[in-house]
Amino acid sequence: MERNELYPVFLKVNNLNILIVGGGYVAEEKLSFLLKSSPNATVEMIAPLYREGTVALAQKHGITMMKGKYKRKYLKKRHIVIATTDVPEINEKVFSDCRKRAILVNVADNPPLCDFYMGGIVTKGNLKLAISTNGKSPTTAKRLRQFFEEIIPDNIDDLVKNLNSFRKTLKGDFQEKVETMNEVTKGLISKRSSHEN
Ligand SMILES: C[C@@]1(CC(=O)O)C2=NC(=C\c3[nH]c(c(CCC(=O)O)c3CC(=O)O)Cc3[nH]c(c(CC(=O)O)c3CCC(=O)O)/C=C3\N/C(=C\2)[C@@H](CCC(=O)O)[C@]3(C)CC(=O)O)/[C@H]1CCC(=O)O
Ligand SMILES: NC(=O)c1ccc[n+]([C@@H]2O[C@H](COP(=O)([O-])OP(=O)(O)OC[C@H]3O[C@@H](n4cnc5c(N)ncnc54)[C@H](O)[C@@H]3O)[C@@H](O)[C@H]2O)c1
Repeated sequence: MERNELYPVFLKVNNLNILIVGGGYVAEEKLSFLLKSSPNATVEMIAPLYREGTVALAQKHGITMMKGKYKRKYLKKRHIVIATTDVPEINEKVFSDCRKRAILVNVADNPPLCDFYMGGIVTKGNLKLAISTNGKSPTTAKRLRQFFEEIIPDNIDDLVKNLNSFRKTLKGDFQEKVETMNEVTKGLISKRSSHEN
């Protein structure tokens, strides 16, 4: 069986500088999922023209929309760039410019030109789940996101917060804490595999 070898990370996007190139439908879709998960993400956009929906969303979240064609200078101080233009050559240029500068780049909907993929994301309080199909089926990622949004109870966050408070009451060294935390939570998992706590 093929295996997804991507490594998921949970980025503090309010500390990072993100640039979206383009301001059309695809830009709006990528921006809306980014902001749904991370409403305080630091994002700037560059495009000659912005569609109405993109403008409304960007304004609501205080996102700067710069007006103009993409130029290399816009990459200055960026950590992450998402290219969404309708001009393949521009998207390819953004990709290669970013590569030269070791900036992480995603050309939306274009797997070969992505250092990372955007995922399906479920957020319940402090809990976050990220879903990827290895770029094979965004529709599956979306359906799974909807499935988990529905079946994971909203009060799962109570469990997270209670265990966080409980851990703070524990005395002892790190190893003793690990053991206690595993002991009190083992009932959550009915069947334990031989190599996992
Ligand atoms: C998860 C999600 C996150 C987000 O967008 O933030 C996301 N795409 C979403 C929706 C979606 N996108 C498209 C459709 C129509 C389906 C169809 O046409 O088949 C739908 C479904 C719908 O809208 O119903 C079009 C599309 N997308 C890609 C291709 C190219 C290809 O498949 O080869 C094409 C065809 C373009 C064309 O034919 O021209 C590629 C990518 N899309 C990814 C992410 C990355 C892989 C993630 C993974 O590993 O699974 C990857 C590789 C790169 C990237 O863009 O990061 C978001 C759902 C969020 C949610 O609902 O929660
Ligand atoms: N709309 C969709 O749902 C969809 C789905 C899959 C793939 N695509 C593909 O994705 C691409 C983008 O689609 P879209 O619907 O967002 O197009 P769009 O026309 O809505 O938006 C294109 C954006 O790119 C900007 N742009 C053009 N040249 C630029 C430049 N030199 N520098 C910066 N920005 C520039 C435009 O100003 C505009 O804001 C297209 O190639 C399309 O075929 C679209």
